[in-house]
Amino acid sequence: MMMLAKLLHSRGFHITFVNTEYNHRRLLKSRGPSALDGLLDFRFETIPDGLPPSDIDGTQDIPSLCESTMNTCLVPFRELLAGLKSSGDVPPVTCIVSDGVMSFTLDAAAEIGVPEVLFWTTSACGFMGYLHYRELINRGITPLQDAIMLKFALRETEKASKASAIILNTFESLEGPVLKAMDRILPPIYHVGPLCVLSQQVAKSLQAIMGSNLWKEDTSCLEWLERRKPGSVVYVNFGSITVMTNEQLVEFAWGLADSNQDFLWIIRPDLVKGESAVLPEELLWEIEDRRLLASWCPQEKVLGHPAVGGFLTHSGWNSTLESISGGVTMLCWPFFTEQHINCRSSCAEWGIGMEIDGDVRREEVRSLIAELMEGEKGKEMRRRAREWKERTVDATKPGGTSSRKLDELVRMLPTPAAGFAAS
Ligand SMILES: O=c1ccn([C@@H]2O[C@H](COP(=O)(O)OP(=O)(O)O[C@H]3O[C@H](CO)[C@@H](O)[C@H](O)[C@H]3O)[C@@H](O)[C@H]2O)c(=O)[nH]1
Repeated sequence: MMMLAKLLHSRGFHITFVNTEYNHRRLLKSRGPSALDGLLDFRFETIPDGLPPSDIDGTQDIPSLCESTMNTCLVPFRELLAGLKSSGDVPPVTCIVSDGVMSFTLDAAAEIGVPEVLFWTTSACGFMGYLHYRELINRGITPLQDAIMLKFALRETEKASKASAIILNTFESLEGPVLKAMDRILPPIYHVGPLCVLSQQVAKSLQAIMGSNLWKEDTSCLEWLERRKPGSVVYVNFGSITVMTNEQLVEFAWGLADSNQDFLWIIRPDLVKGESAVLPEELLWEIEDRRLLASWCPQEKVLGHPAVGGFLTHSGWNSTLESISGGVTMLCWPFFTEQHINCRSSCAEWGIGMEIDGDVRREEVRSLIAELMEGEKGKEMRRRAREWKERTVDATKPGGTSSRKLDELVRMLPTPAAGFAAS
């Protein structure tokens, strides 16, 4: 969302970026107290998420957060818009660009009479999956294990048809058939991905400020990578929400240790469910020279580093796209949401991934890493990954499919001269 906001800013829009109070505090903690001072024409505002106050430095409980934003956020968002209107020191709001899972903003946009564009940050195929939940229920094949999330996904996706347009972080040659199928059932789709590549069009000075890492980045891993041979390091990161048991963590650790490859492993403070991650002492000794452990890193830079030869990932969409953009092959261990779909696409459609069983075992981790880094299949996957990387460049260069879509989006939005986008 931050990358998209910066792209719109560089096309002349005044931006008001709306965070939840909780995330705003965490951004200030991880990036420093002046990190969100913004610019005169790129400002930050906050609304409460409706959950009880907490100063825990970790990801909130997702079902509780979804229910809370769905039921409580419209009122403070409406008040925020009214406050902006009366403040007089910002241009009038001419468009709302909102996260797809914040569909309460559609009601606010309708009330003040401006268009709203929804940005679904999932893969196109994952979003298409959500759009079919109703059909699964109708056919009686939904197990209904988590009624809150099912209700949430249904409501948010069904409201998507009320938006003026939908933005997706994908590109035509990657997900063409799904995008085509969506054209028939949804408002106009603007596929402007990978945003991590397209946003390189933004001025370097703006790229460098106002980041969105919720934990403090440890940049020493880049120096560590500098001392490693090209393509020799396995990079391990499960994104910002995935949790696992300590037994699973230990299986991954022994699998990595037994693979004899160097590895960089990001272990978030809240990665292990309800406890701290504990790795056996003897294992830590065994791998001492070959590993770097950290709690958060500048992932895009890591995936762009020549030393990285493979990525063990949870198949979150941003991680998948960043891996594709870096030309890096993947071992996929999907956890929830549309990650299973992304994993399937990486493995079966794009030929750049291999899946690890949900019930992870050290032997499988070891043998898949060996195949990925040294086997024939790994070699073929690297060839495909190089091709996909080139396609990300094609899509985002001037005249490329994603660049053209961004141009069209900017033309469709109310004029930048008086424009103002809130996300
Ligand atoms: O040490 C780290 C770890 C992650 N990241 C960044 O954090 C983002 C993680 O995003 P993603 O890979 O999409 O994972 P999640 O945070 O788990 O994403 C959630 O949201 C995605 C859509 O936006 C969905 O695809 C996922 O299923 C859902 O879990 C990426 O941009 C990473 O570069 C870092 O910068 N440093």
